[in-house]
Amino acid sequence: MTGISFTTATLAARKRIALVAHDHCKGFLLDWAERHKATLSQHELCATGTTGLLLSQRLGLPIESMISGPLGGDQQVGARIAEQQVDMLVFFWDPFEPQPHDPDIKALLRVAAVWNIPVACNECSADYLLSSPLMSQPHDHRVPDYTAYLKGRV
Ligand SMILES: O=C(CO)COP(=O)(O)O
Repeated sequence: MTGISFTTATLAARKRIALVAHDHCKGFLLDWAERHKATLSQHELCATGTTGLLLSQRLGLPIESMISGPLGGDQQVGARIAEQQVDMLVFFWDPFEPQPHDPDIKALLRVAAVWNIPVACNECSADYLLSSPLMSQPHDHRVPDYTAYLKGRV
């Protein structure tokens, strides 16, 4: 990690959670979200286009929907993460199917690692994540120090 220094930021008690699922995994995400509806309702939710529409129909909770994933939605979620506007990613990506927007998916997962946000890529991890006591309290985490990064660039 040459050239990158880090600082601390705080994830608020009310998390901004992005929810994303590939087509064959949407059923799993919808069932998971319904099981965790009470917890999810305490947080701010956003999703890629189709996932968001299906989730809002199933849960009846407010969900901000981006564009559909293959049309740029993954990139929109990634941009929110880079802007520190999304605190957590639940992304049930399909390990059995190639996706036309694979570079976007990789970019989304990369930026989530860069900004050190909690990520769950399957149902079991998502269960663990939502049952964490950190879900309902502020949590300090390590993030890139962008000010120091820029200073080092000029
Ligand atoms: O393709 C996706 C994530 O890579 C999800 O997009 P949709 O929610 O629009 O299906």
